Amino acid sequence: MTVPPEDTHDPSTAAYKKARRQYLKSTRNKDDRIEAQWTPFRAAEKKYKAKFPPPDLSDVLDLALLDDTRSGECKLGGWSGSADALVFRAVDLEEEKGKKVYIFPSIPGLVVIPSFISPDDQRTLVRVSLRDQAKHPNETNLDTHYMLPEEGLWNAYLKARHDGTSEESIPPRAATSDDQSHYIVAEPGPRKLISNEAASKENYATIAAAPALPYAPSLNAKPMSPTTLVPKLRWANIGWYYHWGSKQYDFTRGKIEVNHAYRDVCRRAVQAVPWSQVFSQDDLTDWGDEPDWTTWRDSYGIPSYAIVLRIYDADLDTNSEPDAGIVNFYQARDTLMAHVDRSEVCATSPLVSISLGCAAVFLMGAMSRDTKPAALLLRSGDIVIMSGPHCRRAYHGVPRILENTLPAHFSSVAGDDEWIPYEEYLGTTRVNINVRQVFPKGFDPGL
Ligand SMILES: O=C(O)CCC(=O)C(=O)O
Ligand SMILES: [Fe+2]
Repeated sequence: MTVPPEDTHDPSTAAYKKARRQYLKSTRNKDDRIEAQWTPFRAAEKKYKAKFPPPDLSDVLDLALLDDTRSGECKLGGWSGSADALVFRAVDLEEEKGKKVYIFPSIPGLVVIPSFISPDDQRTLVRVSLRDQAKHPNETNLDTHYMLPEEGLWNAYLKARHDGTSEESIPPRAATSDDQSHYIVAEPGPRKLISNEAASKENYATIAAAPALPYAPSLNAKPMSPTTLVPKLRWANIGWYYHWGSKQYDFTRGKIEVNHAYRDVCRRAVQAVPWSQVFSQDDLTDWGDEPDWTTWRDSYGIPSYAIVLRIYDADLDTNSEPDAGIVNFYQARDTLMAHVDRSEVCATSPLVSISLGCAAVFLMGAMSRDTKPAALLLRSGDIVIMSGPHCRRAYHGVPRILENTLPAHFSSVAGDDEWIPYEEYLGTTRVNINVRQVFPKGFDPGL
């Protein structure tokens, strides 16, 4: 497993000197005219991505600084932001006393609930993500190129660790050059962000009927051990199958139920937000047929069968079901470029994003890259909700995973040897569980 990178904040360390040498070499022929053309979003990405000098985070809102119980976390790796980098309003959570939800007047629909998930639940979500989610029938980035074992990559890795025997190689998919014409040829590495048309009720039928070529298996992939492949895991699909090549959902492959651990956290978070403080009755523009935020508290995440059987106390005919998403596994140098999640027909329902493991800088912009994005420091256990017509279709991205920021509650859990591989993996990893709803409440996709 990868060793955590050394801290580059301290000029006396070898890591600092090496980063400085690399920086001077790479900027020798720098062309300022290129920088002048960057959009404000691109400029922010470049700023936070920089390895040397380590970026100044004084413009990054770090809500953990407002919580005394997190002071240890805020020192990790020498990374801490600022408690007043953005104008916000703090409101008490409806269900969970003592916790606060943060709302931003400049970004309607963005909601942050710091430290919403308990350390125990954080560990459970990490286990579920590696052990259960990153495996068949859910697609991962590695499935294109490798015949992953039925038990899943992580479980094969754990077995090899436990048995101490030499690991069985995972074979590449047998590909021939002839195959390449039947596929989209993908570069290995992080997911590619292709611009697509925003889905809507009106164009849903056309988009759903469009053929989608699968990605081509690499011709160069060599057999690899689970230990070598685990750090190359980048994403695992949740729910409806999503086709990354065309940036469309492929409904013909059926729907896989969203893991209950994910659904429960998302539902708890959406129910805890005082939505009438986030949206006002006066601002009903761009909501489509009706502003549905008034119904989220009662209807979000209630399983359909509970409504059919009328075993839920609210008077509901339909629910808002979180039914799709992705688990992102970021290694220390990974980034997620500015993008808009616009493949969901429902453009308002809460998208719930859960941060686990190492901390990250998250950029939240507006409908174009020309608006300077707000920067937030997201730490393990924090929840971000993107909701409403503006926030759900706004540019956002993750330009930086902050090295050496794994909180202490992931370190050697007393008496739990089974946890050790997770702890090692998380030392250089951030896990993000990103759950959405494809169809608006009451919409019949005809599937
Ligand atoms: O990692 C994050 O915090 C955001 C991920 C994201 O935006 C996405 O998966 O679409
Ligand atoms: Fe996104």
